[in-house]
Amino acid sequence: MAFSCTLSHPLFSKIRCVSVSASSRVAVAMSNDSVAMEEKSSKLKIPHVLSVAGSDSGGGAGIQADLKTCGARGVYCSTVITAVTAQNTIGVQGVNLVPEEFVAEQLRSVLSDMQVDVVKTGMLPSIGVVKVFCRILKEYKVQALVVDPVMASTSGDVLANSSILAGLWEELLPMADIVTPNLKEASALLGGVKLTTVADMHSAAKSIHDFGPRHVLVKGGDLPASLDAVDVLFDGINFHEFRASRIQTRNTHGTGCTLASCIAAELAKGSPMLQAVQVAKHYVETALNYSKDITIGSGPQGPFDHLLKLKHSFSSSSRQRGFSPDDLLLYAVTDSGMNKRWGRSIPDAVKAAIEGGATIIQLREKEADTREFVELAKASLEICRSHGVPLLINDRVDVALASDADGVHVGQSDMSPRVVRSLLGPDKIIGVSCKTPEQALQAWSDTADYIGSGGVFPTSTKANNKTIGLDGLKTVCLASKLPVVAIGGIGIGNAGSVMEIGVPNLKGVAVVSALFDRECVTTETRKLHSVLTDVLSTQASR
Ligand SMILES: Nc1ncnc2c1ncn2[C@@H]1O[C@H](COP(=O)(O)OP(=O)(O)OP(=O)(O)O)[C@@H](O)[C@H]1O
Ligand SMILES: Cc1ncc(CO)c(N)n1
Ligand SMILES: [Mg+2]
Repeated sequence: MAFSCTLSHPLFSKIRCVSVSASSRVAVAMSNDSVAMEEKSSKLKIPHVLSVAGSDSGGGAGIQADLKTCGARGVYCSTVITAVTAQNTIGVQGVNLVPEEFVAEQLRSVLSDMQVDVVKTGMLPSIGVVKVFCRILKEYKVQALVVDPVMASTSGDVLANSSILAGLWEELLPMADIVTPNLKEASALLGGVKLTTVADMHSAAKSIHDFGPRHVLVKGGDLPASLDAVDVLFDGINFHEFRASRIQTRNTHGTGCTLASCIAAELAKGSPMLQAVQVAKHYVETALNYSKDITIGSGPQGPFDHLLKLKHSFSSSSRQRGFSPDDLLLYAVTDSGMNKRWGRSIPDAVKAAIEGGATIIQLREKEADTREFVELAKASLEICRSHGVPLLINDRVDVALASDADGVHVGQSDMSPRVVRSLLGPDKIIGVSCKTPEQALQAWSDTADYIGSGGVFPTSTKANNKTIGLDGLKTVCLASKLPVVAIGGIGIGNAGSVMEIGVPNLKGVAVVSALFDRECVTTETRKLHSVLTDVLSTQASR
């Protein structure tokens, strides 16, 4: 017996039904015992999101965005397909609805068998699907429900008819822990009210909250003439604004789906709502920033790469694992003059620092000629690789490329980090020296991985270096979207005071003479390492 349905609503000119005949369906019988055994035997519970959404053939939104986002956030994602769309960077060419009965069957297949923590809805294309979804969800216990009230694609094409609004109001929104309308969707939910300012977003969030969702997040990706990308969250009592710099890019297709599925992923991992939204906002911003130069499709609205940052941290060409901000804890910067004075080679100095607990090494050789610098880098890299410690080269991108070092650290007058990124690729580590908040934001925009900020205290290691002090360091850290390592005149006596300025993204200290202008590098490094780890454990116990 074949299912088929016709939709007369004029909005559905492109929408056709997909027919699912009983014979074409392959019944997959799985004995409950084997499933039960499988679940009992496995101890590891992975956070689980069920995405109930439409398929986006272009791969940038809908189900595809949800799967990639959950993957990027380390969460398992199962799927219920509500529609299959033919769409690309130009728009939506066609939509085939999955019959309500088959949406119900997919829902039961997943919810009856798997421990779903959070359900996220995207495209629910008809009032019938909304009703089926609400009825079945009530039969199962999940932690949270995230509703992204998809009504139109970024290209403006309709993905759900206006009758769905009634379904949202009456049935779905009262069940939602959070609903995430964009400006058009918020306006539609409120009968077409104009929303053009942040203040309008506040009142819209409050009005939509009256329909019953516990939280409302009105997304401002399309806020006209706004320098920032602002979202407004209302929890029934307080408003919270989430601001990100507006990334100048055509690659914003699927940002809303991604934000909602990232919120669902963070909730599934146990985060409270406010933190989940914060993490999701940062994830979208980071993914957009990393993707702004990619080109997929010829239309006005391109997709972005949800996994670019992830690829960067699981590179095969350099170290076993990618960069982690924790690598910045004890950052040893070599100095050939000092090491010559103490009669040790650079590789010896590198080995001694690593044995003392250095977590990252930077070769800073202003005098060495290129051939010598490449040889030093290769010898040092062998030592670093054997200990799993990243090796960065100061300024010299050519030496980093020739030696396959793990990355480069550049100053404000060196090659732009964005050009360095284009030469080294997404797998390598790029650090930038920054004295001001503006420089810190620019470094993030240029896809750097961390910033070095200082000089914190006066230092003889670097001539004419303006010191910024602990206050200046704190100002830069608070503005930075990247992890920070402090540098300049830091040693055993003041490293504790640096780490205790109380900013979470200050991840460590970079030192030169405190290690290398001393008789025993390993001993000095050990002493500094214990100062730093004592500070970290005290902070962790607070
Ligand atoms: N150019 C941009 N730069 C930074 N953040 C952006 C940009 N565009 C959108 N965002 C952010 O992306 C998230 C999604 O908002 P948006 O208004 O794009 O949702 P949407 O229209 O539902 O997206 P889509 O329908 O394409 O999935 C919000 O956090 C928003 O602030
Ligand atoms: C299938 C699907 N869901 C959601 C969106 C929102 O952009 C889209 N474009 N396509
Ligand atoms: Mg959307």
